[in-house]
Amino acid sequence: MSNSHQYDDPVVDVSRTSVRYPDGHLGIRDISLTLPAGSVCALIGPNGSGKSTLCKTILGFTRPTSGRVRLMGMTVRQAQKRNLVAYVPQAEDVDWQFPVSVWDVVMMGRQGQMNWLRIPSATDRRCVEEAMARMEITDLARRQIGMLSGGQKKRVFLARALAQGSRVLVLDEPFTGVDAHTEQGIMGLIRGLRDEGVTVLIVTHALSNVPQYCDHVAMVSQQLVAFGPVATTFTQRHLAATFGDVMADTVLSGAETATPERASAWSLS
Ligand SMILES: Nc1ncnc2c1ncn2[C@@H]1O[C@H](COP(=O)(O)OP(=O)(O)OP(=O)(O)O)[C@@H](O)[C@H]1O
Repeated sequence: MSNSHQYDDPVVDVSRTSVRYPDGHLGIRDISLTLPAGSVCALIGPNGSGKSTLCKTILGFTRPTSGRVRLMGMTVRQAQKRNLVAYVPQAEDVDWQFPVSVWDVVMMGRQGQMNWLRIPSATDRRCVEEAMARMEITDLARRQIGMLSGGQKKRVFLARALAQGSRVLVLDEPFTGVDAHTEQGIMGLIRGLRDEGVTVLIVTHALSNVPQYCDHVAMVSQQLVAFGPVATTFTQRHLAATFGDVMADTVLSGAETATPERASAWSLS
């Protein structure tokens, strides 16, 4: 992802945003948060608490009923047109029967930059090759995506996001179903992107790892329960308000008992 310029204002600026679905279900209510350049934020909350809805609103897939989202000072639509936002979906949100190769999927990340003929330039091909090399999937280039393992599929979509060169990256459950090597690879990638100034938002149920790999945490239960730096926000009180007392105690004891090896693997510093 490009590191061509610094941006001091919030990169992601969600202001008093609510989403109510056409059938009347409430997705999120009155959420405000801002994320700076070069940061990693975990988005956590119980099932049905509005995490996906908030992500989809930031990505422009869902329109807010009220409030607004700005990305680098632009509307979501403007940011999309400039290819500023990339998304790595959950595996179940993807049609794996679609007959495309790994190379084709990663090249999709370049579509916003291509000319109107949609013929990849030398730069497009180089970006795709670099992204595939970084995610260690070069040897899979000609394979159909439906024939890959779960961890390989994750790497392909991360490579697509890398090839896109966006300033904002939204990852939906990136650590589900991956082995330790892939997990470390994903964390290394996120660290690298953060250091390049990319803003990363991670939806995760892997709560006990949050202190090791995130700078900020947003806790949701339709509304925003808490948001801020992990050190001051990932607390028993806020976890209990989001998940209940028992869950909060379990999560914090899990976080405290993380092994040194594991902690260093996840450390962002
Ligand atoms: N397309 C939709 N139409 C109607 N209601 C929806 C739709 N998508 C989500 N909802 C509702 O909005 C609320 C928030 O759902 P959302 O998927 O954002 O939660 P989540 O935190 O991502 O959940 P999970 O952890 O289970 O993935 C839920 O009550 C859900 O039933």
